[in-house]
Amino acid sequence: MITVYVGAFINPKSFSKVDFINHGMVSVDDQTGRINSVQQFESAEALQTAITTLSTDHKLVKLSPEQFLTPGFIDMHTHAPQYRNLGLGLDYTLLEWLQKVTFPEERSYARQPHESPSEHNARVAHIYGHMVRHYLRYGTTTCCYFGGLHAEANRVLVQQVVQLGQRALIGKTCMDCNSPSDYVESTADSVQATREFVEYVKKCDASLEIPGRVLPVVTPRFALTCSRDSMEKLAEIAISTDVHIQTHMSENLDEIQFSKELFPECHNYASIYSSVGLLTRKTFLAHCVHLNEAQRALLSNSGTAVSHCPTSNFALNSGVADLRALAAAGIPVGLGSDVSGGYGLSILDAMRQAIIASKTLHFSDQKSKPLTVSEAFFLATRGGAEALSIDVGSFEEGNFFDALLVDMTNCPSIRHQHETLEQSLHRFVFLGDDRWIRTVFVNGTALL
Ligand SMILES: Nc1nc2[nH]cnc2c(=O)[nH]1
Ligand SMILES: [Zn+2]
Repeated sequence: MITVYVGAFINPKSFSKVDFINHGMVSVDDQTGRINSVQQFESAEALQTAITTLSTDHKLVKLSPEQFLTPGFIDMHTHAPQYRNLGLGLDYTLLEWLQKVTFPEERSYARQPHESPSEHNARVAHIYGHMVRHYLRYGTTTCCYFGGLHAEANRVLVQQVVQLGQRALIGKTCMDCNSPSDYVESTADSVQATREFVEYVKKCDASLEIPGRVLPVVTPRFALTCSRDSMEKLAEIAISTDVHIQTHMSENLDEIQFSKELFPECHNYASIYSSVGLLTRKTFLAHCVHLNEAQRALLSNSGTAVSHCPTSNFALNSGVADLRALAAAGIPVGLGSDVSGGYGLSILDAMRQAIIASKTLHFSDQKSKPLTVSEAFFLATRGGAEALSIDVGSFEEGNFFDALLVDMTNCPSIRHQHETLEQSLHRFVFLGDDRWIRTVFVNGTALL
């Protein structure tokens, strides 16, 4: 069966270009979940004529004048076992926050002495099920999750994503040094558990009706909590199994200072990861707030991408990443919520914060141009998809239909009579929340 969506849609084309299509037609093959064709018409009449030529076995979905389609949002960086900590601990800065707030919470995903395996499973499934639904409700159709250290809880996360239909990249977090004695593992365990987790996720994905929706990610936490030996071995796993790599880099000045003490042989943070083989075309690094040109060149030359996490960078006082400098260096960039360094799941909010972050740079350097709404929208959609090399993020033939049906009926302002689609996008980005998102599609299936 082919489903044909008819009406207005917004299609990101590049960092500097978004297409606003008033009279469009997007055909989706329900079997593959992929877009068959994308057409645009000069007028409502021309669109109407095209509709009359469709064969009767097509299912037609006509959008109302208050509705438009956008690609689903892509969250390139978040932490599943920090979900319950949303909004907590944000008077701290990074290293103290990790020790006092974050590691204790992540540790609670171990099976407790009083719990049976099924009780533990049910407890974690309750939290992770809530979290995945919450992300979907806010329009995040693709989410890159850091799990925790505990294998069983990480498998539950995979099961929830499989069941609830989100597209996801999921990693088992690794840390084998400079960590609390009750939240650390041996190098051998980091490596073995990563191998097993990659295999587990690949197996779960292969059994999906449309495989390729749930992908494993090799996930060293960051250079401070991972030995050189472990990072080298994790990089080998990623190469030999052809999977993505995610980690953190250059988020906070104290973190950078500590990385210099741990790896005095390396010129800078990026060269630590480069020297252990962790910078690949499938690597994406969270934050990258404090980078110089040499580090940007290392990322760019290795094809490494960056997840920009402005909400977290403000909340933990980390600083402001120069998004434009990253993009100008040819580094693929997208957005991350970084829960719970970030206090919210919404990628709409991440867009707003990315725009505000760029304005703060502009205040101290007039030559640094603020991000536009269209650029922020690109980062949240096609930018993330390109950074992860996945077939989503825009309405193009062959892409999976991961999309949002936005309905402005609940727009809390008085709309102009002849409001343009571009103006509607601006309102959505600055005023929008979950109430504006009527339907969330992944692989052509309506999940909410
Ligand atoms: N924001 C953030 N930065 C980190 N660096 C290492 N671990 C973390 C984490 O959990 N959150
Ligand atoms: Zn993070």
